Amino acid sequence: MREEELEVALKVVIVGNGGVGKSSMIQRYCKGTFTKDYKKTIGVDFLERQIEVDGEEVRLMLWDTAGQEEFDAITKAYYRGAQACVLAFSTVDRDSFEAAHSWKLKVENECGEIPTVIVQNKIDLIDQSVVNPEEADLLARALGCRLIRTSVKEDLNVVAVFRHLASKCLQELRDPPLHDYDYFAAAPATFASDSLTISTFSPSHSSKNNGTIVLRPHKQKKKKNVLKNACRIL
Ligand SMILES: Nc1nc2c(ncn2[C@@H]2O[C@H](COP(=O)(O)OP(=O)(O)OP(=O)(O)O)[C@@H](O)[C@H]2O)c(=O)[nH]1
Repeated sequence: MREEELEVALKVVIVGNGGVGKSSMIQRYCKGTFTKDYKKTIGVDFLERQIEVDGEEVRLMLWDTAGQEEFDAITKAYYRGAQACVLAFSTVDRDSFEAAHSWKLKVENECGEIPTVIVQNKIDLIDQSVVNPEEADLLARALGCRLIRTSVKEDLNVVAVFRHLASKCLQELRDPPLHDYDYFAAAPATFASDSLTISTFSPSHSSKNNGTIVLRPHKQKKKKNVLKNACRIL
């Protein structure tokens, strides 16, 4: 089989408190739509989108999980096999910000350390913000993740979230990371560079910056077996 016939498929879970905009983000990214109505997710939902990253076709399977605690038992079963994670909180919901650590742990318990982006959503409501920019930066640093500020409503930086994760996963597939212990000991600079913040206010990461994403009709291709133990639950 030729290299160009291979396709990478990545399972991505979206976690965070209820109402922070997880479903909206996936709908925006996969369907290009946004609705003001709030319909809480029951259990899990699933959408996918195919993109091109670093010359590679990548199929992102996006698992939208319920943020309400009552669904915890159901949703965590769906974390298994995920290769990347979006951890979202809302600019106008302090509890959602404070819950970020525990969401990170819940995912880690099922998946181990996987590439994760912290998303501060609803940045369009910045004038009503209950989270200081410095606090958000500190959180990202503490969790060792990149922070991306988004507005799903205004379609700001949503593309950057998934592009960053896909790129990070591809990089890890090509060049698997060292064990955590070695990672800290050998390459602290690498770790620090991943904690960079992509801000809505940065002109180089605006929503106009999505020209390189290519949507393609589904083709029958043999998938690279990069899913490890992903999607067995399907
Ligand atoms: N102003 C603003 N509202 C947003 C944004 N993103 C989502 N919303 C709104 O926030 C509400 C909750 O969005 P959802 O996407 O349903 O939230 P969720 O995190 O999936 O919630 P659960 O399903 O309960 O986990 C909806 O009314 C959305 O329209 C945003 O960027 N800005």
